[in-house]
Amino acid sequence: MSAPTDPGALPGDPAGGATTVVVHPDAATLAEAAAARLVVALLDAQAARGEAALVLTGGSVAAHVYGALARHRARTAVDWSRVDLWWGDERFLPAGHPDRNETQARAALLDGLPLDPGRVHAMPASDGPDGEDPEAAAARYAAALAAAGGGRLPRFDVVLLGIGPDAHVASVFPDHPLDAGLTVSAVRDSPKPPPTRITLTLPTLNTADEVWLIVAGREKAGAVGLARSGASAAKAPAGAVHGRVRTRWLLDRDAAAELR
Ligand SMILES: O=C1O[C@H](COP(=O)(O)O)[C@@H](O)[C@H](O)[C@H]1O
Repeated sequence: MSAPTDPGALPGDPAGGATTVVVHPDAATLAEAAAARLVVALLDAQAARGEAALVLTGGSVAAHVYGALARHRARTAVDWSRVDLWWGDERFLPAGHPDRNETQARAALLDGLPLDPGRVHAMPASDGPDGEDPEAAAARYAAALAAAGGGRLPRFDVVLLGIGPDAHVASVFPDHPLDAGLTVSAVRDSPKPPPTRITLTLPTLNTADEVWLIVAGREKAGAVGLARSGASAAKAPAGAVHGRVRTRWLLDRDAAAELR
C-alpha cells in the first residue's frame, strides 16, 4: 500500500514532516485562529511532557497574533510558568528599544502572562554583556540554547515565523551572508533596518517539531508564491524552513493570492 499523500506538499518540499496550508479570509481571522491554535499546541506539549517550548518571531503579523493570544479566554488553560520562550531573531539594539522583537512581544503579550522569568530567553541587546559585538552575542545565545538542551539544541515545540516581502524569515535574508554552520549567527548589513541582527540559522529552525509561517497582506503574496514554488534557500529562505513533524502555512487570502 502506498503512503498517504500530504495534501499540502509540493514537489520541492523536504521529506519528513507534513505540510499544511490554511487560508483565512482576512488578517484578523488569521491572528485569532493562530492564537487559538497556539493555545492548543502548548497544552498538548504540556500534557505530553509537562512543559512546552515556543520560538517567537517579530514583525507585523506577530504583533496581531500576540494581541489575539493575550485576549484569548483559553490562554489561562496553559501553565505559562512551564513554557520556555526563545526568539528566532532579534534586531541588535539596546534593551527596551521599541524596534526590538523582544520589546514588541513583551508589550503585546508577555507582560500579561504569569511566566517564569528564568524561562524567557531573550536574545542579548547591544548594550548587554557583549556590548556592540553581535558575533559574541550570537555565541552567548548559542551557549544558552546548548545549556538548556544539555549540550544540544533544546526541543522546540513550535517555531513562529513571519516572512518579509523578500521571502526572508527570522533574519535570514535572500543572498545575504551569515554563518550557517552556527546554531545562532550574527547578521551585518541587513537589507532591512536595523542593519545588525542576531538569528537562529535555518538548520536550527528546522529542528523544531512544528514550524508555522504566519503571513498576511497582498505585499507578501509574491514572497509566499516564491517560497512555495521550489525556489532555492538562497533566493527564498522562507521556502527552506520546515518542521520535523509539521510545517504550517497560515495565511490570509491576500497573502495566498499568488499560490498556485
Ligand atoms: O525584521 C523582521 O521581519 C520579519 C518579517 O516582518 P514583517 O513586519 O514584514 O511581518 C520578522 O519575521 C522578523 O522576526 C523581524 O526581525
